[in-house]
Amino acid sequence: MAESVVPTFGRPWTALQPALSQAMLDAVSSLGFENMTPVQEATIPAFIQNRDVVVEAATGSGKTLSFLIPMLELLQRKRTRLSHTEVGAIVISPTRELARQIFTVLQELLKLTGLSYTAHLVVGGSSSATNTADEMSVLKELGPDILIGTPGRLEDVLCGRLRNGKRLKSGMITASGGVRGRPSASAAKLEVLVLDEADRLLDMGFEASLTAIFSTLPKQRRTGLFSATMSEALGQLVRTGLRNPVRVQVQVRDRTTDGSGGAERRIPASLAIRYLVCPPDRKLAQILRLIQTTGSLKYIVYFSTCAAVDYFYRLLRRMLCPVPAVVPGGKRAMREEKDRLREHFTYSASISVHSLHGQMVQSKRQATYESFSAIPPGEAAVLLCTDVASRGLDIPDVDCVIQWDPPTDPKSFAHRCGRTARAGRSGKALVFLSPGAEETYIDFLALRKIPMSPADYLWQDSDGAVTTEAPADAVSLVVEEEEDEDEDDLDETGDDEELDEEALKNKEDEQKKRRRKRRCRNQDQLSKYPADTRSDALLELVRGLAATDRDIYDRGKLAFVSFVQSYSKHEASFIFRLKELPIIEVAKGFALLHLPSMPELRGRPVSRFVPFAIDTDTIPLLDSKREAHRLEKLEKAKLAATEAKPDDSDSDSKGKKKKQKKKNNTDAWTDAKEAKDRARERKLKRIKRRDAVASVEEARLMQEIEDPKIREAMAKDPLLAKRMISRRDKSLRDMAEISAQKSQRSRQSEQRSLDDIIADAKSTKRYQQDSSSSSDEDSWEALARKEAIRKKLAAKSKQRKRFTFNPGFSDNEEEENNDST
Ligand SMILES: Nc1ncnc2c1ncn2[C@@H]1O[C@H](COP(=O)(O)OP(=O)(O)OP(=O)(O)O)[C@@H](O)[C@H]1O
Repeated sequence: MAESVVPTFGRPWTALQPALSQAMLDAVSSLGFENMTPVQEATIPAFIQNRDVVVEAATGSGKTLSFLIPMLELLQRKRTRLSHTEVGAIVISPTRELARQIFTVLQELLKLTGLSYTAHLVVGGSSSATNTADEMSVLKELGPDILIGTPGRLEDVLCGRLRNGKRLKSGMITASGGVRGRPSASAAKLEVLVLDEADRLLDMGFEASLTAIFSTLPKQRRTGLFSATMSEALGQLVRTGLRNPVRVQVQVRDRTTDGSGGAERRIPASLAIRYLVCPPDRKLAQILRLIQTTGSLKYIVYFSTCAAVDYFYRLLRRMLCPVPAVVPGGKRAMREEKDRLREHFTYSASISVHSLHGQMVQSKRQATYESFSAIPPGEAAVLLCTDVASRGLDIPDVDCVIQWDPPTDPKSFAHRCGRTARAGRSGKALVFLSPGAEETYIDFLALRKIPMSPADYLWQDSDGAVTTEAPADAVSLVVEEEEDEDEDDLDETGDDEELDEEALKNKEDEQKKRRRKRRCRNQDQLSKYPADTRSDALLELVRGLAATDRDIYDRGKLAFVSFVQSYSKHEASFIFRLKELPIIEVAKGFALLHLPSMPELRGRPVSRFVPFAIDTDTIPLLDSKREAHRLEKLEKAKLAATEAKPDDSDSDSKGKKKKQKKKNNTDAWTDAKEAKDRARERKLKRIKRRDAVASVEEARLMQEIEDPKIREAMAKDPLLAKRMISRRDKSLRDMAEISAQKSQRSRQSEQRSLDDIIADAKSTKRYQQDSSSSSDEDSWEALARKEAIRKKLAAKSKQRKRFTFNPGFSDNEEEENNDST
């Protein structure tokens, strides 16, 4: 159980210089806040005294009041009055939930101070254009003194992108970039601009909206940037138009037993983060065992994809809070299922399970957020979510944050953990890492001043009690060395196209050996872990559930595929390497019945995966109407397949020979094409690696310059300062050059792929026409063009399909993409 610790607060509010208005002092005292937090004590006076501020302080340290209080104070001191359509202050947040939360705190402050400013929440996700139009007419009627919102919708309001509640099409944008619609509010006399979670907002995803918003703001204004990971965005600050800003950085130090200050950390002192290195198929059992031992706590579990949230939400709801309606076979089946589960998880009280991600409709997102926030301490509840709930949310009484997998964006790690241990309260966080390359993540975070300690692996004895002692029957896994068939990662250095055949072969052999060794090392890592038969049995139980519920079965597959795809998108790609991911154990961890066919499984030890004995077509949907529809479709598809099958008697030996001949003809061509593709892929990898090295170098230089010791040295030694700055500038120039090269390369590769398509089409035609025929070049060209158009259309329709059937990667960009009604 998390204990409460006394937070280290600063001086009382009355000690602030310049002093706050009496109404504000009364308001904070009514909120029950006697003293300021360190970030409030440092930021409020500077902001009130008309300074721009860049504020970095740990999660849960009270940054919201650090900008809302000075914002209201500055508005009161404004000499000229705002007209009915003019905006005095704007707060921009990356997510709707965070904007709503800031809006709630602001409304509370306005109520307690008695100030009569009108504040509006300006976020996307309205259920219809009519609702959006209504919101806009309310805004115009009441006057927009303060706007709090997300970038997309704020752009709509300030740049006039809305007409009758609908976003204008890009065709209605003028050549100069302006829009033909009328802005609903004017920000020409804006007094204060705040970017909360500024580093996230300054990421590329929000660039277009922010640039459009900034273009409507006056240069003479106060700007405040706030985040727990602000230093990550220092390179982009210049875009925000800050003038000689005050930098507030609240340092946290490790607690030491003797009371002396320990090492610096970027997370709250009351937050204990642990990591557990274990095979990926043990995570589910570990989470259930943790809940079983820790008792009635409030947990948040983070996943990197929406599909994984959906899958585990359905699974855990069925396991932890079953109702007869969702268990096929009714009450009796439910009782039996519960009894089987009790062998793996014994917990007497009920546990509520919730889910939240960016692909949910806004009303459901809001309802989940409110109901999870309302759960009182002492009641067990689990919220499964993506990074959409990682930043800024102040959910009360969260005791423990679990990360099923580390976030794709390393910055999110501290934000995810920061949902617990807020405002001086203590909290715990746990992250799962796979054995091998992922263990480097521990050092990677330590460098970013996020210390972690190892967690105990939890076992279960034969009675189901949780212990940290491995049972006597736990034996080491013996993992066979797999034969490496993977051919597509051969190159590490140099340009293979320039090597002769023999040298290339030798190089390939050597690289194969190296890769096999690396993979064996990973298998060795896995084999260190003694078998956990009870965890395996739990996964079998889950597979049993999937075999009786098509919804769970389908979502499991989707979750696995989206996990694998998101894994290759990790920003820290030097740690999270797909080639080294124990992908078979990941598939087991998702309790799949069969392995899906996907290229990532090529050359992997698939024999270690035991398929579930079932014809998957027979797995029913629990909803009888949907099931009847599915069966009907299945029947039709089977019928169509039998009709399309050619009659065996038709295929005489002559035909077979012809087919074989044709195949032989195409083989050589296909091989050559594949070799070319592989060479291209290798080249791309090299380029990517070079880019990654350059960006790491840049980050390192920026960090060096930010290091207080180096800054001190630079202040003393102008020569050193000059050298450091010129090194950084050179690195920035390199980055710019690399990005120019990148765009040139992408143009070239586009051209190349069109050439390829033409070449493909020509070859296809050649084989179709029998190699001896002398067809003229012009008709090939025409055919090639047609083929190119056909392929492009096919790719587009595939993309469209992918869009409607989105497996759900991380939904960080959700405001950017979904803000329209
Ligand atoms: N002076 C204070 N005294 C006591 N509690 C405070 C004080 N100021 C803020 N709090 C409380 O601290 C909690 C965290 O505050 P807030 O949400 O502003 O943190 P934050 O720094 O913005 O966190 P994050 O980085 O996660 O967004 C809130 O519940 C808030 O009510």
